[in-house]
Amino acid sequence: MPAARYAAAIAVLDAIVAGEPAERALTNWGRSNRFAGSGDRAAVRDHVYDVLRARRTLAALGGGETGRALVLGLLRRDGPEPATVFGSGGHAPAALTAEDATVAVQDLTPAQAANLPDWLWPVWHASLGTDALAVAQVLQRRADVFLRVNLSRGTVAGAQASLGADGVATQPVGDVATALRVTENPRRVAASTAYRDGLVEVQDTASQRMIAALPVAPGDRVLDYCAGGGGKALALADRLRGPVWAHDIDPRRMADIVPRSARAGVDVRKLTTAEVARAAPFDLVVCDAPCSGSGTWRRTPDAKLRLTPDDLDRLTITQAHVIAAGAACVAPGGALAYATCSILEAENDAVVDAFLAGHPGWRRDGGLRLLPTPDHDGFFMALLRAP
Ligand SMILES: C[S@@+](CC[C@H](N)C(=O)[O-])C[C@H]1O[C@@H](n2cnc3c(N)ncnc32)[C@H](O)[C@@H]1O
Repeated sequence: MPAARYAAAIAVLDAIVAGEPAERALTNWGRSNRFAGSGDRAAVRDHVYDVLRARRTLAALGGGETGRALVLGLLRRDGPEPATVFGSGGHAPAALTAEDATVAVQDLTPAQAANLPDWLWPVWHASLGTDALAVAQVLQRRADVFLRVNLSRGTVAGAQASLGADGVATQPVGDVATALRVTENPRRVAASTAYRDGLVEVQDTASQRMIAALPVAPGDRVLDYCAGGGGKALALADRLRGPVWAHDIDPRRMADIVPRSARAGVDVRKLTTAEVARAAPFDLVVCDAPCSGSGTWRRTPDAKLRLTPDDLDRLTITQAHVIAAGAACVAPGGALAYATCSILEAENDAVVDAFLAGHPGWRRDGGLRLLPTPDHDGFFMALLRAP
């Protein structure tokens, strides 16, 4: 019954507000409500995450930071009419009272409506101008799961058939040749044969578009300077059909690269920081810099509420370091791709412009700029050409 699902979401949200991690609160609820069917569990989970993605906005709309106020805010934003849920009998939440605030969408401050901390709204607005509120609202909505088909292992049609046999329905994404959108059972991907055999990886279409836009030709020497878990390095190695070198300042983050590339049948070779200097120069260096992740905040709902001005300052200092260190590894006439999954000016154009101002002879040679939409996360990439 729909109203009972909202009541369950209120109980789970109360636990989260009290400090419990979201997944644990949902598991505990599931354990103490063993009668709940899979439809109920999925609906409660969706309500909880719908709230967490817009927590500040919904707290303002519902009049507080309790599970009840947050769900009231959710209903005020998305419907159905709160009075049809609260006090509707059975296991429904208790009826609305005079104490329940009557806040309307138009009463919110811009930062509340955007679900951003107060300090971030002016920074956000300066970066996004007239799109600022609409983009912030896109980030309050659920994001689809996208897969990258690893063409070193098979075809898009083959991947769809294999996933389908495991109950995972997918659709190709028009203009991204390697991408599939998961339309049913995303939680079954990790156990699927296609995933276990390296035929698909979970990767947003923004990253896949970036890989497709890189200027590489067979035989090029390519370095992923901030390789992390290797998402981009694996995709690049698949596109190149040749080796890609991977480096990260924190080698522990690359722990999975070797098993992942073996599974995918691609050639990714790890380098330590000392080894990078000896292996340089490269025709292309990719710097997928650490960033606020502001283009992906649909997937990490509380990150935007935790980000501080000091965090942003520290990130831009690291970004300036990373772009310069990556550039030092580029061969004469070669390319540097500076990328972030942020849509904040300070982490993107400002970093690139400062680099160009301090490195005569380098020039900008295109790139990619994506605002988040239902089809992809937000993303930024600047291609720079070495003298
Ligand atoms: C956005 S993540 C990389 C994600 C990865 N490219 C992928 O597609 O899965 C950024 C990475 O940069 C690394 N990093 C931070 N500072 C660095 C530095 N000064 N030099 C190299 N890597 C750095 C971090 O450890 C982190 O793994």
